[in-house]
Amino acid sequence: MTIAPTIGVFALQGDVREHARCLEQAGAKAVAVRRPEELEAVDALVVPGGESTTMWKLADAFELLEPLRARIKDGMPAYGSCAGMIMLADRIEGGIEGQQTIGGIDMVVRRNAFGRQVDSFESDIDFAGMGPLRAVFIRAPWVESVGSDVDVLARAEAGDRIVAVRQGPLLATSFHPELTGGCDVHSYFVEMVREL
Ligand SMILES: NC(=O)CC[C@H](N)C(=O)O
Repeated sequence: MTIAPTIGVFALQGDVREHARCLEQAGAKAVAVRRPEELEAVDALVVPGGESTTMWKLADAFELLEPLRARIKDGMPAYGSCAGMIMLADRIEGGIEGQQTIGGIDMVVRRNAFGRQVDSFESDIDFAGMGPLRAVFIRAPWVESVGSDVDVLARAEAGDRIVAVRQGPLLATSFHPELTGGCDVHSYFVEMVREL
């Protein structure tokens, strides 16, 4: 793909603007996705940080949950950060009663695993062998376990927990690269989208 890919940001809830800024900086055209027609028009999707229970309820109410599942099943590249990571997990722990995800990545993700809001922290992590990257964790999940098709791209210093994974066209991080200035993870994702 030589022209800039159009990458949607799930925009019913979460830190949409910060992801859009990083996507544009990484050479993509960023657009907000709130309706099924908008989802149809994008090459790839970012699911931002925010609150996964609210995202699930709104996606369901706006009739976006099934279209999201269908496009992911069809191979659309997607990147989820924090709550977005939870949304891309096939299985979650610590969810509220009946909480559903979009799914796609064969992993178990534990919500709020690093503790409560006051336990949010920043740390330098090695992402995909790209060297140290400043990562901020806000009521962040961690990945409990992954299936054999999932690559682990980063672990947190604290407890050596899995905090970034990739399965084919799907990428997820426990942390928020869009909030710490650098957009290296978005560049990695845009590169993935160009290659697929
Ligand atoms: N910063 C975040 O995205 C936090 C995620 C939130 N704890 C959730 O369960 O959805």
